[in-house]
Amino acid sequence: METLVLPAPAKLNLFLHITGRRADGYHELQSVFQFLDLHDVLSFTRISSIDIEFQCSDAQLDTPDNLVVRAAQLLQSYQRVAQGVRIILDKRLPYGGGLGGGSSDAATTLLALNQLWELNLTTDQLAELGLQLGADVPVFVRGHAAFAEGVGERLYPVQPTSPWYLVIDPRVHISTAELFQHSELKRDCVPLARETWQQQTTQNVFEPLVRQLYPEVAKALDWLVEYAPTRLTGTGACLFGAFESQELARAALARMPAQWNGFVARGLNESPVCQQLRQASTDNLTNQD
Ligand SMILES: C[C@](O)(CO)[C@H](O)COP(=O)(O)OP(=O)(O)OC[C@H]1O[C@@H](n2ccc(N)nc2=O)[C@H](O)[C@@H]1O
Ligand SMILES: Nc1ncnc2c1ncn2[C@@H]1O[C@H](COP(=O)(O)OP(=O)(O)OP(=O)(O)O)[C@@H](O)[C@H]1O
Repeated sequence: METLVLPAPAKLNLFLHITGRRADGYHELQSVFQFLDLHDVLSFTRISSIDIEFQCSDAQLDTPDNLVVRAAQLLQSYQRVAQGVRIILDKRLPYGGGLGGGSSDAATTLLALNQLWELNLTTDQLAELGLQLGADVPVFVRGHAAFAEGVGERLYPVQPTSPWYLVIDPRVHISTAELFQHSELKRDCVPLARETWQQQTTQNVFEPLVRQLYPEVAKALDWLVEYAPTRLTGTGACLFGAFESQELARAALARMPAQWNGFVARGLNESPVCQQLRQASTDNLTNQD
């Protein structure tokens, strides 16, 4: 029985600016995405029926509307695929906190099924399909750290430094939709040139609002900034500090107040899922020789 086992990494928004608003109410963003070496794990097994069977280690996400199931259904109907799959999601990433885990699971599903079902769709086609599932899906499909524009669909590969991060999940739920609608949200950032942006002169425009509305997140930001340059990722509530070494990040984690959840992870400019798929196809070619 053929089974593919693949990771789905988390992402950070190294900064997040809003440069305008589209007619449909969606916001034009500028951001830089970088991956983390922390990931969910998905396994994909071909089955004899055309069903999409799904199982998740987290009972709350073990539902038919999981992004993984929606990604598989989308691909199945787009290509009129007469094959099925059993997918098992080992959920390790905190969700709903700006780490993009759901989008990453969806992207890994598109990439995996393209291979398992032998569909031969291009990366551009998969990224376009992924955008229907969420704004953050295309960057995970493409697999390079990227400067993003539009709602996150115009992506340009970049090579930011890869520090060690201490990521804190303050265990607070934040509504992305509510923040995007807030009257005090800064929506007039001057567009940055992607060739010359510098982390120091950027911000996450949601941070002042999140500080005001969610005091626990403000507390975590104030705590972490004593150790390292600190930012919110996405619309929060997760935040990250950039450290020069794993040891320094771990030392800060050891002092972190117990009410928060924290982890240390390395920034990655290549997604491990794309690396693994490339490796698998090279192995296949070698085996055919
Ligand atoms: C903030 C980011 O995480 C940055 O990476 C993403 O842009 C958010 O993307 P996402 O989680 O897929 O967000 P969605 O679930 O699509 O959006 C939730 C809601 O936020 C608002 N929204 C979202 C993205 C965007 N560029 N403009 C918006 O105005 C919309 O009202 C939308 O209904
Ligand atoms: N496979 C999945 N993993 C996580 N969440 C999922 C998944 N499928 C559906 N969801 C739903 O999507 C919501 C957002 O999850 P996700 O982890 O993608 O958001 P996030 O970390 O806030 O990322 P973003 O930066 O895209 O806002 C969850 O609260 C959950 O209800």
